[in-house]
Amino acid sequence: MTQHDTLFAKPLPSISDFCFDQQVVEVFPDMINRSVPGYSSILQTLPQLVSRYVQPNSNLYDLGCSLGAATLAMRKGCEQTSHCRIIGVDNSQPMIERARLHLEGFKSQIPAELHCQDLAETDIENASVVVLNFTLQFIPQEKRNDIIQRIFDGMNNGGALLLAEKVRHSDANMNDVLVDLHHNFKRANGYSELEISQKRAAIENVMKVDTLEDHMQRFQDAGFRHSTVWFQCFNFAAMLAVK
Ligand SMILES: C[S@@+](CC[C@H](N)C(=O)[O-])C[C@H]1O[C@@H](n2cnc3c(N)ncnc32)[C@H](O)[C@@H]1O
Ligand SMILES: O=C(O)C(=O)C[C@]1(C(=O)O)C=C[C@@H](O)C=C1
Repeated sequence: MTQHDTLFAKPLPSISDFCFDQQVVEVFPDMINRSVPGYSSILQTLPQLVSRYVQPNSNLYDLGCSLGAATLAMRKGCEQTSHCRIIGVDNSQPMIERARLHLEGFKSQIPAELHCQDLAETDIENASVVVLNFTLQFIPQEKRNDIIQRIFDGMNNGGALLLAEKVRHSDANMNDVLVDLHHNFKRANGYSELEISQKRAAIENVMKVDTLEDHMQRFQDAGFRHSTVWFQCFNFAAMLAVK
């Protein structure tokens, strides 16, 4: 059973930068479901998109896999494809340890390996599908172009990158509307004003968000032939780029 997220419920004497430590692992499924509008819709749709782009004898990567929710959804999407392998990567040791226990609970013919590693150092090769589900936003902005380029270089022609992110609207006025809608979503899910403001302070230095235009430009610069936003709820968007 996942615990209820109360990490920011009491006034904290000082707010440290948010990180994916043991405390976060314990509440993670509850935290992400109550914080990210559309998270469950994105996971529900992943198998369809994966089955459309997966290639036989190829690798599928889940970069920043946390507890493996997207890994499991990807596995559903490649059940009919021969000789695929899923590689989940996360640089948080407590996340990977819990993900291993979590994945052991699900039987499948598709091998899934988990590695505790910085995704910037992960070799991407023979990839048909690469998923970055709410992970690129935690990578320093100056490193993002190189990461997307390395993913593109390791992908097979016809392969797909599935990127979901919190985004910033380029029009500040419209951005305020989307941020307010997101905060109302958090309130409706039981987060207090204190929890919302302390969480915002904890993520502001470590989670810098790009605009959709930044993401689309980055895909184009890397060489992707096609790209689109396939889902958006407030300031959270899921994108698809095809090589
Ligand atoms: C919001 S969570 C991802 C959620 C997950 N993909 C899902 O769908 O449930 C972000 C994850 O990225 C991981 N992460 C952040 N920076 C990373 C890096 N440089 N290399 C690998 N993993 C990273 C964090 O440890 C965290 O588990
Ligand atoms: O933007 C926020 O308020 C969030 O809490 C977002 C967010 C995310 O997008 O990953 C940040 C950290 C947690 O992993 C869960 C949700």
